Amino acid sequence: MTFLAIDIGNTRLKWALFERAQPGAALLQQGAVFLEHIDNLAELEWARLAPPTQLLGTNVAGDAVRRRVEAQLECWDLPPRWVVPGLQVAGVRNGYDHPTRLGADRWVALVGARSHVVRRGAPRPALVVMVGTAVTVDALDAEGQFLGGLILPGHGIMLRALEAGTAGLRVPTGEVREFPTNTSDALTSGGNFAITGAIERMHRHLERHCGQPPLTLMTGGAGWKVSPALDIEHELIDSLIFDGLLALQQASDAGRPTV
Ligand SMILES: Nc1ncnc2c1ncn2[C@@H]1O[C@H](COP(=O)(O)OP(=O)(O)O)[C@@H](O)[C@H]1O
Ligand SMILES: CC(C)(COP(=O)(O)O)[C@@H](O)C(=O)NCCC(=O)O
Ligand SMILES: [K+]
Repeated sequence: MTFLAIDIGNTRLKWALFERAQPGAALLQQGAVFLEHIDNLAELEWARLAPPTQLLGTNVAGDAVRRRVEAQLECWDLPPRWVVPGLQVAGVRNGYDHPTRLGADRWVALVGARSHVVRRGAPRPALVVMVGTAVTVDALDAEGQFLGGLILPGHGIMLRALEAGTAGLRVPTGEVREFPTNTSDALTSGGNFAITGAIERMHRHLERHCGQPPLTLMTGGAGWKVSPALDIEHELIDSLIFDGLLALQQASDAGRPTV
């Protein structure tokens, strides 16, 4: 009963094969490919996998990308299932004005974060930070209510926007410094502090709202770049979306509809 979890972002597709669809299940294999290369998945990365028996994915990269991935999945007799954010699932309630318009990756990461909170004992709020193509900072209260969150450009998008919009900013990546004294360091530090500043701000909002500091969990391909500069106690959990997909699949197997 293996379970294939797929997370399609705007830059890369990440996948992980688990022994079963249960939080904490053994990870058998995983991989990540840039979207340019997804048309070779069946031929390359997935060619060596034993056919999975269950599949659940998130996609925020649009319908054309989804169809390309579905074409690759035809190598197995496995109908694709994609998460659509709903009103409530696996202990999380969706506070978005239009619940289905919330990014599926954000919804699933919230479910993953909630499962971490619950597993650790006393209920507490959670701040869920994803550093991918874009950065999202989402607030979950101690009861599992999604209060809302921020979307901001990721570091690459910030730099490209500055390059495109100015005459004099075409410089290689620099270092993060408190008082940058050259253009490269100024750009790198500006982007980094824009992101960490937003996280710290949202952390403050959530602590004030709930009267308790949140468990702060960070994930995403560029999380390791942001983590060292974040002055808040937090944990990097690369698998947060997969943890959410495992919890959702388990809920679905138990007869609680999720997609
Ligand atoms: N191997 C890598 N080395 C350095 N940075 C990476 C690597 N992979 C991803 N990144 C960074 O992570 C970002 C993409 O992360 P990812 O979580 O895959 O995004 P998305 O979910 O939006 O596709 C890239 O913009 C890049 O900054
Ligand atoms: C905010 C996002 C672009 C993040 O995408 P990513 O960085 O993971 O590629 C994605 O979650 C999305 O398209 N969301 C839909 C809009 C929303 O959440 O309000
Ligand atoms: K993502």
